[in-house]
Amino acid sequence: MFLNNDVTAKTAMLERHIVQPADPEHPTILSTEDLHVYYGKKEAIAEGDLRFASNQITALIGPSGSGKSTFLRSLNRMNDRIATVTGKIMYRGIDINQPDIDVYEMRRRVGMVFQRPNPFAKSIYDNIAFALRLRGVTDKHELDEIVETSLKQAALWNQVKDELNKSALALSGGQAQRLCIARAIAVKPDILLLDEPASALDPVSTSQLEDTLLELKQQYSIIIVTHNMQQAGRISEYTAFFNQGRVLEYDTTSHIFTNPQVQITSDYVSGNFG
Ligand SMILES: Nc1ncnc2c1ncn2[C@@H]1O[C@H](COP(=O)(O)OP(=O)(O)OP(=O)(O)O)[C@@H](O)[C@H]1O
Repeated sequence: MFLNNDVTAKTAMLERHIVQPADPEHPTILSTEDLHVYYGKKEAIAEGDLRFASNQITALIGPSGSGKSTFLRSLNRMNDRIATVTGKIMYRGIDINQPDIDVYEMRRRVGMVFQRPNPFAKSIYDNIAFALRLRGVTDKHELDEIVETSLKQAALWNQVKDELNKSALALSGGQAQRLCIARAIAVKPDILLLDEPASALDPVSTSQLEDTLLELKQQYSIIIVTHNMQQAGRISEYTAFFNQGRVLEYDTTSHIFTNPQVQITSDYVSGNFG
């Protein structure tokens, strides 16, 4: 069983400990309920109950070690082998934290881009075509089309269209990260999880990446971990502030930045933390 396409379906059941957002124009596409993550006996995430809005960008912020990456990686079961994750992760009405979920298919829908660009040692074209071929797409015309569309969506097409056979390892950091985004979107996900995707990039590449994400949210729901407060402010509609494995505050980004309810959030976003 996997999955229905009604974004609003069954979200009504998630009444307990609901944290932002509740925006009828951007219904919840993903939510966590009573989520706990343990590394051995150590609890890294406690009671992470969040809703994520469709076609919006949600930033996860907080000090180092507060659990942002652990939380993010749990959302598409990247922690399965290294941690114990309990609680529900509801995606379009299905708890994807259940053992019988097809994790491979789920990760197609809930894609991830990592901190360091990690293109395969293959051509630019094959970086994208690889996963498609694995999924049975073998028609050259169809592959060409998806490669082009994905690179266009990731704002990389114009720079690489004449050198698709060149090794992806020759790309700059910013280009390589956008190739990783193209690779993630080629398999038509719903949700993109990004773990500090700009931390290895220079300001120009960072700005281009941010523009790309703002374009992509028309089609995808985006959750991004960032240490860069200006970046969270520039691109996200919602921000969740993590501290010591808990979500202390979750609200619209403008609210978190201009009128935080918790002192520690205020200290963090104004750079006075610690
Ligand atoms: N693989 C692991 N094994 C054991 N403990 C881990 C592992 N990964 C993370 N932790 C611990 O879990 C806690 C949360 O770490 P996590 O990386 O999720 O925080 P973070 O907020 O993303 O930090 P940063 O901003 O530095 O990336 C930390 O105490 C960290 O040491």
